[in-house]
Amino acid sequence: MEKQPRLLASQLFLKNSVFEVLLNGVLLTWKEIPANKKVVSGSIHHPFKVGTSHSVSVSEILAVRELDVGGGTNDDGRWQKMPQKLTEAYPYAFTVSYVERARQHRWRCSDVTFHCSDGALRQQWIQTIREQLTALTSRPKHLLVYINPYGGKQQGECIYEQKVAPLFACASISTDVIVTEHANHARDHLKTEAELKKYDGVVCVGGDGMFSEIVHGLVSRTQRDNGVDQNSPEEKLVPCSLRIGIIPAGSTDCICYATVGINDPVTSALHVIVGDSQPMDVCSVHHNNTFLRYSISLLGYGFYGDVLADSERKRWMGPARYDFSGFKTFLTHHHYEGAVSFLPATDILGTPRDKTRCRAGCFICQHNGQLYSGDSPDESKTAPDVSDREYEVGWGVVRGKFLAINAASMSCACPRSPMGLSPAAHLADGTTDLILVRKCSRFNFLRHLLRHTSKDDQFDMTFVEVHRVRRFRFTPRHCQNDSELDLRENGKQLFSQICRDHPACSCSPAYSSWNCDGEILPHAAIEVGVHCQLIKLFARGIEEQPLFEDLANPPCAL
Ligand SMILES: Nc1ncnc2c1ncn2[C@@H]1O[C@H](COP(=O)(O)OP(=O)(O)OP(=O)(O)O)[C@@H](O)[C@H]1O
Ligand SMILES: CCCCCCCCCCCCC/C=C/[C@@H](O)[C@H](CO)NC(=O)CCCCC
Ligand SMILES: [Ca+2]
Repeated sequence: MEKQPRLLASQLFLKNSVFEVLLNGVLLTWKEIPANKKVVSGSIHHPFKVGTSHSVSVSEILAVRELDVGGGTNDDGRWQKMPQKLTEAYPYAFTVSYVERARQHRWRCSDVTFHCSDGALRQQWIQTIREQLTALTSRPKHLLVYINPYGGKQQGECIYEQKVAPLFACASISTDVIVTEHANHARDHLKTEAELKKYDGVVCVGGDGMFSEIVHGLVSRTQRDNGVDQNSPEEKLVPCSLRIGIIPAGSTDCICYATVGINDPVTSALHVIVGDSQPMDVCSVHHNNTFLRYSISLLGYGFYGDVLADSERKRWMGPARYDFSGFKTFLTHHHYEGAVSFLPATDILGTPRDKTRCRAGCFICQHNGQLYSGDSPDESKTAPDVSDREYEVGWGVVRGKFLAINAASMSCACPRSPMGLSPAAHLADGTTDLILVRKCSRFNFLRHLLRHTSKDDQFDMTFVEVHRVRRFRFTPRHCQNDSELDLRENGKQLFSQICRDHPACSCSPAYSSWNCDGEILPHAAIEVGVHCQLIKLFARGIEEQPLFEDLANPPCAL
């Protein structure tokens, strides 16, 4: 039989007032007792003064600790200044650390200290709160942490030591920390060496590229342990059991931003501590039956591929490299020819033009997740060869000249674009939004780009179309033979050939490259499938904002 949570109610002192403090297994509530009703005296109160009430969900309590009133410090060694009168009359105190919501989805750690005159009563409170915290089985106890010291503004180690490690310590989470020494260090360690059984989760300190390393390490390890061949595009992949936490310290931080609502290290650390869980879709990318990479946020050919290719040469600029290369790529205005075939997700809830957004506890993700969790991403239909099976049942084909071909498996919201590339995309619905931007004037393309920074609909333009799909395939026009096409070699050769043939023309190169979550793919011809809810993050999705933000955690009038 399940143990009933213990109910505890006492009158305790807090900041010179008496509070009725209640713990019921779900909530910890403290409510000021109006002075005329107090059974204990100690402070001056107007009898009709309105008291305040606070509630904290037990699931959002980080820790409780004894406060050594006499010594003036708590067991963290932090100095506590208390009124002498209170110290003398109520020498037994304990501090509860809990999550408090601040502006723009930020979470902060707050402390509240209660005082009482009885040591046994204090022990009872501490013990009961600890029991209730121990009963929260989704909380991690032991974490493996990878820090990229070179991500973003190169602040990874400092952010972890100063902002995150103290919070993990406060919540009694133990960690094994690895500061990476080279690119793919974390991926390869996870793939082959890490003793994963020891941990309840993996945390990365860095940007989207670092997160991608963790995903590749964990997904590959899970497939290998389960005998699944990643090279087969039709294979159903086995979901990873360990959750991943992201402490943002990168340049774009779009995964963190779109799953938490802000790129803030303290907020992310608190989501890890409370043991949140957010499933996420992962796209597998193949070329000619060979596995290339996984993508969680953006797969972009044309504009975003070119921005990335250019910006990689300017890493020394830090996050500003994307603005510089973005502007330069916009001016070059290259378009690329090819054919996109795709399998629309027809049986699901939601469309890319919806006004509703994927938020914490998203019903659409739950519904579509159940629909897709049992079957393989291909739905037993293989991708048609666009050259001769154009009208394959269920598949659509679009040919033409494109400025950009983007697949957003989630909104891709980030500080640059708070609504994202596809504002109505879902984190865990088993689909990706395929956005095709056809060749148009620079002016129109600029209008389209600018709409990513406002609430205007970037898809409401004649040269843009968007499809919610389960699979897609891209074949560049100049690709004679998919298996032969290697961008690094053939693409460059072909481009230089075209430009030699037409020296005065401002023609576009034959190939762009795919930007796969910030990594360049070596092939232009790719096949993509969405794997519904393959991984889980220590996050809960973006919480709905309260109507009036200032009242996010209001003191209720009694
Ligand atoms: N010790 C290291 N030395 C060099 N490169 C590293 C090291 N550790 C990780 N990396 C690589 O650095 C790349 C960039 O890291 P990261 O994603 O953390 O920052 P970013 O690129 O600035 O941010 P974003 O990906 O959000 O744009 C990653 O692809 C990762 O593989
Ligand atoms: C003239 C004003 C134009 C404003 C246009 C703003 C549009 C911004 C959309 C941003 C979409 C970001 C998608 C995220 C991609 C990440 O997986 C990847 C790795 O971090 N970042 C980039 O490729 C970095 C890509 C940076 C692109 C600018
Ligand atoms: Ca999705």
